[in-house]
Amino acid sequence: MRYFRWCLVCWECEVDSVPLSPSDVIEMQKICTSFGKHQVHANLDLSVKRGEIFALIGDSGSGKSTLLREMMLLHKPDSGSIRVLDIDLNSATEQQIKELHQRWGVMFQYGGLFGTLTIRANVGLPLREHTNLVDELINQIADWKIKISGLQEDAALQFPDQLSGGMLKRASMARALAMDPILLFLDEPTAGLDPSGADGIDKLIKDVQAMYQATIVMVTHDLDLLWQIADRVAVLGEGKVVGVGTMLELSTMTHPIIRSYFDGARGRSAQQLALIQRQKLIA
Ligand SMILES: Nc1ncnc2c1ncn2[C@@H]1O[C@H](COP(=O)(O)OP(=O)(O)OP(=O)(O)O)[C@@H](O)[C@H]1O
Repeated sequence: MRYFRWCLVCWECEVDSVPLSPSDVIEMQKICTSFGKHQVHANLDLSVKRGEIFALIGDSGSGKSTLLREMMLLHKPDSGSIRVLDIDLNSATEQQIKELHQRWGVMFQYGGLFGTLTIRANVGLPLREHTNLVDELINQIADWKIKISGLQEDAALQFPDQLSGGMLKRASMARALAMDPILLFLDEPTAGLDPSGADGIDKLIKDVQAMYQATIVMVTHDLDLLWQIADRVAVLGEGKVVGVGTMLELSTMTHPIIRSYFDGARGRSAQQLALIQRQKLIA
């Protein structure tokens, strides 16, 4: 199956034609990861379907960030196979790795922006690295990405240390969108934000998913975010995925690690809020 996209700058030129499997964008099989004697993943299997917002949750130290890093070629597991966008990461050629970096975008937990560059220059970096576009066009694209990420125009000329936490997340999203990704990795997108800032990021992720029809994989501890926007959630524990499904499906599962997300006070109030919001939508 081939997947065609159109350039979001001019809407005329075809920028990509990517072979994709009909459903799975990421497939991980029998992943084993250890740091010294400490085994983090023990024969872990996981798959992410095309177009879904997929979340990884689990206790601190359960290996969520490491798994995300493995999907992004930032860490190699000890064994197991990983396919991303139909490319086997174990045997990927340099050219395939380059193509993967052009097709995915990453929003790092702490923004990952260069402090000495303006937001516009930070957002333009992937375009400078992966395309031959002239500076003027790169700046125009960067300004457009900054705008659709919900920042004011003047943020383009500011430096990262001049932005609030929520604005930094948006700037990081703008950079992740620079190359019109079909796959987005988000590491703790709402961490450190107050409730209204977190709400804005929820909406931004949903809007981006709708606009780009992208597959989104995120690591989060934010229960409200999970209820609001995740299509499916995988719970990591004991080195494996102990449960996967919608939040509603997970809420009926009995594994103690899964229960800990629903039985505590925070879990119950996030679930109640989600149900109230759903009822309002139906009414
Ligand atoms: N580079 C490393 N060297 C040694 N140990 C590491 C390294 N990276 C991760 N670990 C260990 O692997 C385990 C899993 O780490 P990881 O960051 O993936 O967990 P996590 O589920 O994302 O945790 P958190 O929710 O606290 O961010 C932890 O025990 C961590 O200390």
